[in-house]
Amino acid sequence: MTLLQADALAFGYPGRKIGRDLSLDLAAGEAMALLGPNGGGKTTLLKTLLGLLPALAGTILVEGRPLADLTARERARAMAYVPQAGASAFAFTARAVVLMGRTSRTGLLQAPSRADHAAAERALARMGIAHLAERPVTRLSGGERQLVLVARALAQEPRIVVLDEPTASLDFGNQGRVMAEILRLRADGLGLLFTTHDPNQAARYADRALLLRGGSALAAGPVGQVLDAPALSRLYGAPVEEVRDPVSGARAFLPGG
Ligand SMILES: Nc1ncnc2c1ncn2[C@@H]1O[C@H](COP(=O)(O)OP(=O)(O)OP(=O)(O)O)[C@@H](O)[C@H]1O
Repeated sequence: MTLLQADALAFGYPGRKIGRDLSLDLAAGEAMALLGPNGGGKTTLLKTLLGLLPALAGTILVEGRPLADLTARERARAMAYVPQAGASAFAFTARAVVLMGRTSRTGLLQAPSRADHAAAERALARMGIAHLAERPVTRLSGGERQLVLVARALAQEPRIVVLDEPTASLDFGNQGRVMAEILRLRADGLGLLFTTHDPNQAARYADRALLLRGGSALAAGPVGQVLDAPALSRLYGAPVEEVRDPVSGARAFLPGG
């Protein structure tokens, strides 16, 4: 089942078109990686797909319905967003931030139910941050804040999760924890769309990749077909080397070369 579909999409900011003629679709139980150079338009595209920025042209369907027809609450039930973890201005506790993931189900002025609290606790535990629950997010490290944002998305219980560089500030162990969670959500039938600067992460955890440069798709398709050294060199405008383990056949990409 197609969860998210964009056709002939143009996206950008008032007076500044960043991308054009972009089409993509995301199925239930599928993970798609969005790769591209800095400033290539990845975040702008994600925000447009989420309805946070208006599309400049084209159509976006969420579970077959035009995005523009969905209420804010319907959007929030369908799609969760894990933005890049910046500094937080408000000293909410980690638990309170994760509970905010439930507002599309409870309503802003309603007290969270027992089920909402249980969902928040489950999400904190899944990300291994139950011990941080009472800490203000202003006093967490960038990586810890990132885990809180992933937990907030899990608590939301959406059908689609959109993640902007979900592992950018995470240590090696937590990178594995977040990516394992992504695989679990995919196995649960959710659709996952994430940006990454690491082609190895895309190759390992995504089914399909979209290579975005200058707002246009250079290539899109199954990771085994789309990700190779020539395509990545073209994408980044820099040499990329592909190495292969002679025994296992596993491949890895290295910058430079
Ligand atoms: N609010 C804004 N108004 C106008 N232009 C913007 C705005 N935000 C970003 N841009 C521009 O849009 C272009 C695409 O930016 P975007 O953040 O989507 O790229 P990205 O691929 O996510 O980059 P990175 O990998 O560095 O995070 C850039 O040229 C950027 O300067």
